[in-house]
Amino acid sequence: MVDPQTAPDPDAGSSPVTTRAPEVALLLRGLTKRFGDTTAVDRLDLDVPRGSFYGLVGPNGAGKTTTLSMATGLLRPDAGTAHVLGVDVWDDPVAAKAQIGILPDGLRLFDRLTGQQLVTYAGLLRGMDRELVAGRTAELLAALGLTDAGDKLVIDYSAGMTKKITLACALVHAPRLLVLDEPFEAVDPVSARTIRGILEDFAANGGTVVLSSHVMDLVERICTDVAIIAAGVVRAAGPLGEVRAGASLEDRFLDLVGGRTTVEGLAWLRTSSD
Ligand SMILES: Nc1ncnc2c1ncn2[C@@H]1O[C@H](COP(=O)(O)OP(=O)(O)OP(=O)(O)O)[C@@H](O)[C@H]1O
Repeated sequence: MVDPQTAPDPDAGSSPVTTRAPEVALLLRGLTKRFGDTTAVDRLDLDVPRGSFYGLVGPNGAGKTTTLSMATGLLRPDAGTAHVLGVDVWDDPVAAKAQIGILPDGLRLFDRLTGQQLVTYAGLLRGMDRELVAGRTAELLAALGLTDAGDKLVIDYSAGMTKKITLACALVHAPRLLVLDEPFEAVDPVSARTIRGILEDFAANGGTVVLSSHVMDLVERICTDVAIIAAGVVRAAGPLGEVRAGASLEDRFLDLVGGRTTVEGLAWLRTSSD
């Protein structure tokens, strides 16, 4: 691992960072991505403190998935940099990816494998010892309530089970940074509580969690820090209390994003008009 204390500062050419980097698990500077005429992410800056539980919220199409994909080496930015624990994700993807566990949104899985085989494959791909992988796979399946489904093909899993097995794949190599796109989507309340427990324990022990979610209540309950993103730009970011500024996160979100609309029309939907 590159020592974050001497990691290059993307803002300062080749001079070493002496103050900021050590406490930052994920450092994004000027990240930009265009798809044709659409600027999905626009010179985005973000500092995710080490040990934080960081929530990324924003309306549909705000650029959350695109940002997380660029931050984790899945999508090459048009401009800007991403550093994970001081390692430049795009200059040294192998070292950076060794630190990261990713739960991507909508990425194809090798779903003709069983759940147990899929997690094993993820561990072996990370260069882990077969015996260690076997032990951790069994523990992860048990923790996520998937032991009985371990021999079932992933293609036959429900959406929630698929989410959980993908999370197991993200955890098996004991990463230092977890980047999770909508980790609680389609997950039942019991499993959500289990996942939350695993993630809180991870963060309490020095790991860092970055997650995107549309569920404001959940972000408010579990995240220490939050960034509100709209149209590819960070509108507010920092400790949850500071971003909320005395209001609920949902109200702050609606104020910043400008999403309050009055529903007019659709009179044909009102059954009382029959
Ligand atoms: N592969 C792609 N090709 C073209 N446009 C894309 C592509 N991926 C994303 N976009 C566009 O980039 C913008 C940001 O999309 P992105 O998926 O990052 O948003 P999001 O915040 O994750 O949205 P959601 O909350 O709905 O998942 C959108 O306008 C989207 O249409």
